[in-house]
Amino acid sequence: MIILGSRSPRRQELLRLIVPDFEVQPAQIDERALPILPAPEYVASLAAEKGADLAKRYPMATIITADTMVSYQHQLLGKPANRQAAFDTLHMLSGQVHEVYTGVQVLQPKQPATRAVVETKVWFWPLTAAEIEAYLDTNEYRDKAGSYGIQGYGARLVERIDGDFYNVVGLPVSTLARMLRAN
Ligand SMILES: Cc1cn([C@H]2C[C@H](O)[C@@H](COP(=O)(O)OP(=O)(O)OP(=O)(O)O)O2)c(=O)[nH]c1=O
Repeated sequence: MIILGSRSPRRQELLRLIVPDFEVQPAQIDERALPILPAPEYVASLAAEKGADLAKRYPMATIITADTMVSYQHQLLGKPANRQAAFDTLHMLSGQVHEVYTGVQVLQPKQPATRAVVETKVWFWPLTAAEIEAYLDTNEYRDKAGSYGIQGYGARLVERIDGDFYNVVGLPVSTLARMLRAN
């Protein structure tokens, strides 16, 4: 049995591209309990924490977990607390390049975990305040690391990327496919 330890509908959709059959069981962890770490280490340890929580409940399963963070000049940008925080984040990212990191882990019974952290660089167009407000009106910023979704209306904020598009959405599909193949 394969379990995706995520409540994110985007991760469920992306995993379906490479795994035909799996169950969804969100992990229950307190993200605030984690120490402040650089983004790559942070997403790796979050993916590990989520996996460890599920392994306690499903010791016989293959467990896939992930976490996504946006990093701008070494500042970690998670989900915005409210619209104002989302505005401030998008204003800061306007005309700049930032990094999106997703940590992904595969845990199998009686085997060491395999883990990867994948980086995608994202260049934003210079955005006017009116453009940012118009984007916030879509409500898409809610529940998204970095306050945008590249797969939706957020596509218009992005000039270009370097790396895996799916990694920005929340799951580095091609890296994960290789991890599963190696297992
Ligand atoms: C930057 C960006 C983030 N995101 C999303 C992906 C993640 O779902 C979310 C980051 O939050 P996460 O904490 O990684 O994941 P989650 O809380 O949604 O789900 P779970 O912890 O149960 O696995 O931001 C997009 O959908 N598009 C984007 O362009």
